[in-house]
Amino acid sequence: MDILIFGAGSLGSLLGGLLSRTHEVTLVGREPHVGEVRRDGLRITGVETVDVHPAATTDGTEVSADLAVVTVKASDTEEAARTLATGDVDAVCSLQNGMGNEDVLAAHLDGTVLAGTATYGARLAGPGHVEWLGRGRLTVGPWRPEDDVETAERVVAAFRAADLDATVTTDARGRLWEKLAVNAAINPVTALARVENGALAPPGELADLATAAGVETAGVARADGASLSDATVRESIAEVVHETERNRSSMLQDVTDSRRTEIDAINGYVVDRAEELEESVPVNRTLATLIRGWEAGAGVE
Ligand SMILES: NC(=O)C1=CN([C@@H]2O[C@H](COP(=O)(O)OP(=O)(O)OC[C@H]3O[C@@H](n4cnc5c(N)ncnc54)[C@H](OP(=O)(O)O)[C@@H]3O)[C@@H](O)[C@H]2O)C=CC1
Ligand SMILES: CC(C)(CO)C(=O)C(=O)O
Repeated sequence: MDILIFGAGSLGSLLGGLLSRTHEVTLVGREPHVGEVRRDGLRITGVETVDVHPAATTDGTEVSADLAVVTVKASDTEEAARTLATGDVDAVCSLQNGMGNEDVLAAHLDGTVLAGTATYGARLAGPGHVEWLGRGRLTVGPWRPEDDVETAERVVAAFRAADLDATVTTDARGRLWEKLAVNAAINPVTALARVENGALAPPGELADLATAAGVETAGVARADGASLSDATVRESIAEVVHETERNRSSMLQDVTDSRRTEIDAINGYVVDRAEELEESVPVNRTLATLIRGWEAGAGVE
């Protein structure tokens, strides 16, 4: 399969690098990472050490591919969609966190839109070098009624051929809500407390706070029509905390590096949707306010 990874930072470089063992992969990213990958290849260290040589470019315009995997931060999705629309991709699959990305992609692109979730852990350690922090799992499913499940099946088969742990879902919206609950729980709490995911293992006050945010999110998901129980969310949070105990969450990485976070697409989305559905989400509101307060104080764009 011809695969374009749009947003070759931490997650995109890891997955693109692993996929390039089996498929034709082009990374779309920034300098100096792209130049280093072109010169000396991409080095993955951590869970496994892998040296690969995918194609890499900073220019994502007018490209064609069987599949574009979108791994930019949520605030960059609109620009990614506009750029991809100048080319010719048969299908696009977001593996981003947060809600709203698939609708932005669908608004700009003609091909099949797939919604994905990823619990792989990755950190761009330097140009040409990504650290693989946690093995994780991918789920992929059609987003709208007109997006076919066969395309999701082909994509998952391609991921599996490259030894990635991937499954097809026919309930992509439900999986996104479940992942949103996990991120609403883990990301702001680890970012505010400056701790690795493992610090949220129960028992403990951080675990209780994170679980409260996740359970609130499950309530909003149900009001939105998703079938997501509190018990499922509690289990998912505990499982992800355990499986990624040495991870620094993506929001903690953003705060540490003084970058804008994805709070608007995660807890901010929960608060907005809760307002529309007349649900009460005080924990998500407080976490969103604190992270936004940090963003404003730190002057991040
Ligand atoms: N890292 C992780 O372990 C995990 C991340 N995720 C999710 O995956 C998504 C990506 O996260 P992560 O990999 O950490 O983020 P990164 O910021 O590391 O990677 C995104 C990369 O895309 C680049 N980019 C953005 N717009 C463009 C563009 N138009 N052209 C070329 N490059 C572009 C960014 O450059 P620049 O910064 O210069 O704009 C950055 O290098 C997020 O939604 C995150 O929540 C999900 C699970 C785990
Ligand atoms: C699964 C988790 C919490 C892994 O750290 C993640 O998605 C993130 O960091 O954004």
